[in-house]
Amino acid sequence: MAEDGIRPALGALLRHIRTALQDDGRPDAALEARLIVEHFTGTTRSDAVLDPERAVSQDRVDAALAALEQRLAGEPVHRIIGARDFYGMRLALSAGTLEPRPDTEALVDLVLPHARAMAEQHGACRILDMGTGTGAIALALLSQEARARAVGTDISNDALATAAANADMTGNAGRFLAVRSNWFSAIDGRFHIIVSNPPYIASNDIPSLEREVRDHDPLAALDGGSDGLDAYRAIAAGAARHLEDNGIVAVEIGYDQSETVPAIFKSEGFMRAGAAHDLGGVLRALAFRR
Ligand SMILES: C[S@@+](CC[C@H](N)C(=O)[O-])C[C@H]1O[C@@H](n2cnc3c(N)ncnc32)[C@H](O)[C@@H]1O
Repeated sequence: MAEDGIRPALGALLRHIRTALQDDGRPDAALEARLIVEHFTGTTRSDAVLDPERAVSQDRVDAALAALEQRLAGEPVHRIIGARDFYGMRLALSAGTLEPRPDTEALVDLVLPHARAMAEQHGACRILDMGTGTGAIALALLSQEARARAVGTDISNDALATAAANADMTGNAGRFLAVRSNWFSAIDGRFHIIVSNPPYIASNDIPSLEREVRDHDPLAALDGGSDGLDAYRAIAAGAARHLEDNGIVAVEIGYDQSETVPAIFKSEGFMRAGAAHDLGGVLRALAFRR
């Protein structure tokens, strides 16, 4: 028995953590318990199913229980384990990166057919991912289209270092370049695809965000200025100068931006070229071309 009475076996540890999270009213208790236990014991889901009696060393039990305490104190589970899955890849997080969200996979789904078509037509596809964070969008596209190459930009050096590490970890380092740039300030040349999930929360709305977002995702990843639209204006204003003929620019949008964002791109001479909804049925991603 461990000091606190938990049997040091995989199944017992998992049950203990799941029950504690359930008792605390966490709706995703089972999933979160699994993520914590797998991370801190170095096991997989099938280990827990097929070998629940597998012994777990005391230091690993202690690490998992410490993570449970952090979770009960309100820290998001992916911040605790320092990683989040996106488009089938496991990506490292750091203080300067947003946690990539499943909703953003809709933007990847929207852009991927264009990336494949460009690669088919030109033998290559150059992608610019603006505000790359963990590198999630660019790396997802690179993982799906072997002829694509991507530049990922960010204003945060910490995010760029994490994106570069993720490119390495996912086997895409040779096709991914991390560049510090304030939107287009350090960008030369033209791309077949410009893609971005920019900060799009209005500054005044930040204090009313859920605590787990407000206190753990970096402000630079959230704050879109007084009306939440500053980044779209910057991206729409510079995109034409950096797009190849027939190129597209595609962006994630907030739930209430389905009219304002197209109006910004229209004012810069773009027309709508595609849209995608997230898992909740909300219009989440828009593509434009000239
Ligand atoms: C909503 S996060 C998206 C991160 C990542 N692309 C994703 O989808 O998970 C927005 C990103 O834009 C970056 N950013 C904020 N202001 C910027 C600017 N002026 N120029 C470039 N990137 C910026 C933030 O640091 C952050 O990484």
